Formats: sequence, C-alpha cells, structure tokens
Amino acid sequence: MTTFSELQYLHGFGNEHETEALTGALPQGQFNPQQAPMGLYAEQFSTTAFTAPRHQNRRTWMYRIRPSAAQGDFQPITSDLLRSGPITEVPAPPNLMRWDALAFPEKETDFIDGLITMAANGNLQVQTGSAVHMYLANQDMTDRFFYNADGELMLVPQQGAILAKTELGNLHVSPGEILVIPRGIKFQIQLPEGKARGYICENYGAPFILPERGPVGANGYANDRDFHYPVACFEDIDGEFELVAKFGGNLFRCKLDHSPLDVVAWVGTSAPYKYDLSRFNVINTVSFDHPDPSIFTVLTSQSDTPGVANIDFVIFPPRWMVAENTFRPPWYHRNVMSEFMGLIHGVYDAKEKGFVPGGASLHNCMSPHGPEAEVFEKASAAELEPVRYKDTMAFMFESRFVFAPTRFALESNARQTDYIDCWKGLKKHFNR
Ligand SMILES: O=C(O)Cc1cc(O)ccc1O
Ligand SMILES: [Fe+2]
Repeated sequence: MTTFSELQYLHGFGNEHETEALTGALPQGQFNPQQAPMGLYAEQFSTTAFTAPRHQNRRTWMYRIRPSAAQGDFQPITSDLLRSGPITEVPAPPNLMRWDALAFPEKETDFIDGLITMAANGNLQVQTGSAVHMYLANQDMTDRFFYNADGELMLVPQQGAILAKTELGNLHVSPGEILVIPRGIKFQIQLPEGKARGYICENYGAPFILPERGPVGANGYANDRDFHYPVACFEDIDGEFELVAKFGGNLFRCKLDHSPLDVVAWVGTSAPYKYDLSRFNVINTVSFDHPDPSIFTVLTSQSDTPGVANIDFVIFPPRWMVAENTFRPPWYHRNVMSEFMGLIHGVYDAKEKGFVPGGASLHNCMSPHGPEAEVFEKASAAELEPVRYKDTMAFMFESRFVFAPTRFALESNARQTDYIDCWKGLKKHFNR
C-alpha cells in the first residue's frame, strides 16, 4: 500500500501534464482514437471555453472505465449552512468583523456536511465573485463523491491533513499547504488524522493563475515548479455510491453504480494541484516603508478589468523585517477592495490578540482598519533592528466585490462582537 508521503506528483503550474496508471492506457498522437486503449472511454473535461485564448485555455482528456454520463438522475438535497453569492438573507453591514475558530461538530460529519459559509460576493450565475466557507469534518467521505459546478475550490487546511482522492489522482495536503480543485472535478475528502478544519475560497470567476512578476524578473514569489499535480490512480469498483453536485447554489445527489474515480490515464492542463506555502519566495523592502500586501500574492483570479482581482490569495509568511525609519506593521488604511483574512498558525503582526488560528476577520470595502492600539504603541517605539517574523502564516482573500456575511456568520457565537474595541485605546498624540 502506498503511504501518503510516498504519493508521487507531477510538477509545474498549468503544464500540459500526462500520466497513466497502466502503461499504454494513454493514446499517443491523438486524443480520441476510434477505440481508446484497454477498452477505456475518452472524455474531454473543459474548464475554460473551447475558444479561450491558448495561454488561458484549460482542458483535460480523461481515459476512464465509464464516461461520467453513466450516472443517475439528480434529486435536490438540503444544505444546512452552505450559501452562495449573492447573499441577501441579511444586509451586509460595513462593520469590522472577526470570529473565533468554529468548534468541531459533535455528530458524525463528513466534508460535505461540514461546509459552513461565512461570506460570499459577486454572483455565481454570472461567474463572478467568490464564497468563503469553513470545513469542519470528523468523518471520511466513504461511499460518496462531490463536485462543484459553481466554481473552483481552494482549500486552505488549518488543522489536520486531508487526503483528496480525485478523478485525476490523490493529493495529500497538510496545514501550510493549499489545494486547488478545478470546477467540476469529482473528489472525495478523507481525514488521515481523524478530523480536519480549514478555509475554502470558492472562486466563481476566472481560474486562479500566477501573478505577473514585472521588474522582479524571471524568478520569485510562487515558482511554477512548486505546484504539484497528481498522477493517475484509478478505482475499478462496482457498488452503490452517491455523487453530490453543487449546482447553481444548491446541492443535488444522484446514484452511481461504480466509483467515479475510474480514470486510468489523463493528459491536460486542468487538474487539481497543491502548493506548499513555505516555498513562497518572499520579496519585500530592504530600505524603508511598508509595501502593499500585493507583494505576497500567491495566486490571482483576475476580473475583466486589468489589474483588478476577482479574488487574490495573499499570504503573510515568515520573513525578515528590516525596514528602516518605518512603522513596520500594516498601516492604517481604507481600501476599495474587500479583505477576508484567516490564520493558519502563529500570530499576525497587526493583531497580537484575538486573531486566532482557525479564526477569521472581514474588513470590507472602505471599512477602516489597521493595527490594534497596543501594536501601534509598541511598533512606534520599537528599536528598528532586523527582526525575523517566525512561526506564522496568515492569509487574505482580497476581492473587488464586497463580501456579504451569512446570517450564520453574523449571529454565530464565534463572532467577536467587541472586535471594534481593539482600536478603542488609540490615543491622541497630536502635539503641535
Ligand atoms: O489589513 C490587513 O491586515 C491586511 C494588510 C496587510 C498589509 O501588510 C498591508 C495592507 C493590508 O490590508
Ligand atoms: Fe487591510
């Protein structure tokens, strides 16, 4: 049996990868021969329009035991706390908001049942915006599988590794790594450590890509080679299974009489991938001032306006801080973009108290924020030696669209209703 640490991966962001679990299963020189090797069915899977420009085009050819069309009819099912954009159940207030980590459920809960939406923006019907969910699971998905027609999923594990068994192969993803699953890919989440909690960005818009590097040059930030794709790995199992689809904001289920993870070989550009955040090559000032956090962009989903993100995934990794004559924490600011933040582990430099691992904060369009009062006093008086920010990993989903919190998020006991008080102690220092 393969242990998780022995899982093999293919390397390179957006490459046309090819992989076969059985030698000879992948057709050579063409995609759909009259008869695919080994009696397999050929199926094309497209996550961009056929006519998308070549550099953006994403599609994968799968060679599978049965085509995906061999499935039952869908029936709607309820989804307790899963929501989609636009969220209209409560008006979004401009308040600064923060939450403690959500507690694990006591009853048996798999990845699908453990999805809780915190906020969403845009509109999935027009493939714009995103949703932010938490997942809190204590059970493996065993005889059921999931796919999301509404968007690409970025999973940010915070506690407990996950094993993602997907149509295109298996990925083992630990806290400190992220997993991106294209819209439509069927998968199952298992929990090697028995339980798992994390954040999800459900991206309704353009698939995530690596940001441009500009004058930084040919290297730096997230490097293409560090994005790892699975190798083909199939199940040939007949039995009673269920496929759950998220489609148009609702959940549906249908019966399957076989495992849908039956892809023996594949070739293409659309596939799940993982990335270890510690591989991020941090670029920052070696002179003065605090640069914009866009220097920490790992992946971006662009909107139709150049330079304006549908959603950016930004991290705050361990790094040296050497800026001279500088107020080193994030500055006080107001932003046209909306910022949803989470903490994987450690302490975040602007908020030493209250922003906890597994927790979250939401600073929407034009809602003013910045360091809490104590951090301001400390950083204004600190001796500016080189300091290493260690053992920390916060992140931000930053979007041009306002995140509307769900009713659950607004009314949850996890909400820190006194969050605004972290700025209450800001003193008047004016001394003309
Ligand atoms: O608000 C935040 O904490 C995120 C953030 C960090 C930073 O270094 C600069 C701007 C910014 O919005
Ligand atoms: Fe901010």
